[in-house]
Amino acid sequence: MAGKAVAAAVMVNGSVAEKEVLAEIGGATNPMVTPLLTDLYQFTMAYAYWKAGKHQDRAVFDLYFRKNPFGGEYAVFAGLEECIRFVANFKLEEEEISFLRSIMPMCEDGFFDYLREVDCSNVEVYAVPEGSVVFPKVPLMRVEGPVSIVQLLETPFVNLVNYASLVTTNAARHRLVAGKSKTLLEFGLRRAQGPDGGMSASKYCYIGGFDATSNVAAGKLFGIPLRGTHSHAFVSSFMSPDEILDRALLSHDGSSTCKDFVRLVQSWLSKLQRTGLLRGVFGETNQSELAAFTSYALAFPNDFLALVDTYDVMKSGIPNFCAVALALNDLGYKARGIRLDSGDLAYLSFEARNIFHAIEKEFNVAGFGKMTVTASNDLNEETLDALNKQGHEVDAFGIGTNLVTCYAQPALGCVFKLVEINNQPRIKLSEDVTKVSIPCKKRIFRLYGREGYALVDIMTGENEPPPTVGERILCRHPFSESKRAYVVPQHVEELLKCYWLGNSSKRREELPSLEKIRARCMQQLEQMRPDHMRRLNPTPYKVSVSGKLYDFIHFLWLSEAPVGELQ
Ligand SMILES: Nc1ncnc2c1ncn2[C@@H]1O[C@H](COP(=O)(O)OP(=O)(O)OP(=O)(O)O)[C@@H](O)[C@H]1O
Ligand SMILES: O=P(O)(O)OC[C@H]1O[C@H](OP(=O)(O)OP(=O)(O)O)[C@H](O)[C@@H]1O
Ligand SMILES: O=C(O)c1cccnc1
Ligand SMILES: [Mg+2]
Repeated sequence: MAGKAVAAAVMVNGSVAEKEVLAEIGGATNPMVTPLLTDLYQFTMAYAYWKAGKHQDRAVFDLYFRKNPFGGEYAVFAGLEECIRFVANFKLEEEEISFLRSIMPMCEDGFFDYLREVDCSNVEVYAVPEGSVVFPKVPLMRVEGPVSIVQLLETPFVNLVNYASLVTTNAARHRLVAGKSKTLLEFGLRRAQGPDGGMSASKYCYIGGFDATSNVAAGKLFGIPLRGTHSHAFVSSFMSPDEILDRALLSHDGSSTCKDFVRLVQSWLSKLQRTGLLRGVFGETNQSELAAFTSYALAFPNDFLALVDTYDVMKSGIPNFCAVALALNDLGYKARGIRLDSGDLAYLSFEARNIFHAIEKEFNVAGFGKMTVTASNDLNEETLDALNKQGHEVDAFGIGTNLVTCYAQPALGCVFKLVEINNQPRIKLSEDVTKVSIPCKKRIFRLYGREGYALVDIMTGENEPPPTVGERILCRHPFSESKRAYVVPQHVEELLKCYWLGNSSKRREELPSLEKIRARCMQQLEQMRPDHMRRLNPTPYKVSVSGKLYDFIHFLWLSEAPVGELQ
């Protein structure tokens, strides 16, 4: 297989300087990702290319999206690693070829012999680093190689990038609204679009800035931190404290054993009901809930966290939680906190915090006021924003449905367009100017200004001199003649880097770890000017082409567009 044990000799000044062994590229994360995971027309076109003797023509395709998602002015690019795993292992199995033969009986045998030899050893993939902030029209990936093979990559590449980038962007947007100090937990597995949707959501939400997932398989496969609380079912499954048979709890330091933890909890509950500050606040609480919390604490004395809204947050959940937490405190344990899953999350978080502070003061329990408040229940960007505006005391948000299904926008709309064949630039015209493709094999640069923020992305022809620091360069809107600006960059970043070179010996980028991709995403979000990132009426980021490329696009446009005739 093309991708196995790629050992590349690095060429320095034309001579082989050292032998560098790049890490082996594993197979696709999802075994369903095979060369057949493509649209039928990719194979029928491959046959027609082959029949025309064009299949080896050298093609260049750009993968890009046309419009920013979620009403914003940016997206985050993700899915690259899976694309590279796919090309590195691209090979049709004999049984796949038999299947193709059965569905395409009109094709000559020679075509299937050709398919048997096909791999990506002659393909090159250039891409923006995964986790980068990206903008419409700018190629996220440039794929070069024999036209019939690169065409076969279209559907899987677009599939692997679309949802990955969309959900990473969604996660990044939630992170930006929540702020850096909050813990974000991805709770979406049950609501995700199938198992791949669930696994991908966990991976890409982590890249987009979530701290942890509840998805155990994602924790195992990707090493993402796992977090969780308990459900209402756990609380309502208990009927009374009498159900708890093993009531003993060893103290935190192991020096003593509390023989009846249930009684200790109950004595704390009565104390809370009688105590000055809290008198009148706490009355009778639900005893089955108390039993559930007590049992949970007996199972996890170091990690006690309770879902407090099964019966009544203020009248039952919070006092029951506090009684258990104070009993744990007597034995040297520190409870973690509560989860709120219904009601007015701002109000309830304030009320809970006030009670925790009051208890800290009343019983002199250091740290009780800082107990973690986790909130969940149909959260999304809007509710996080509303909570911020109202003020709240939530430390962690658990978010599922709206995050992983990308409820606010279900698809990103990436496309894969031919921009050059056999060194001849190609263009796709459309009545809709946003759908006209930008021809040529291009280089992409991000130009940074004096304040360190990115100012503009510029696409140039491959052989144009690159923009240089301190030198004025004209940046033109690709289609709007009057929109142009001179930019003097303080820093220039070339965006497209080589991630797959087939069997060429030139250097390619190592695939970064998940942690590095996540760090890249966080750092990129910080490098953007805040007005591009705000939720309401964000400023569009400028995407431009060089003067030379502008002229060429319009020359090709005119030469390809038929002239109409009026009668
Ligand atoms: N302070 C708040 N400001 C804005 N939205 C909030 C606030 N608190 C909660 N929400 C959101 O309001 C919605 C409330 O949902 P819903 O009307 O289903 O009530 P609920 O609290 O879930 O009721 P139930 O007790 O039936 O579960 C959720 O989407 C939640 O995220
Ligand atoms: O962002 P979300 O989609 O709300 O995901 C998280 C929710 O999932 C769980 O309950 P579930 O929704 O299964 O049941 P519930 O609504 O009755 O709590 C949990 O209690 C959260 O509320
Ligand atoms: O651990 C949790 O609290 C959790 C996990 C998944 C969905 N809702 C909540
Ligand atoms: Mg729910």
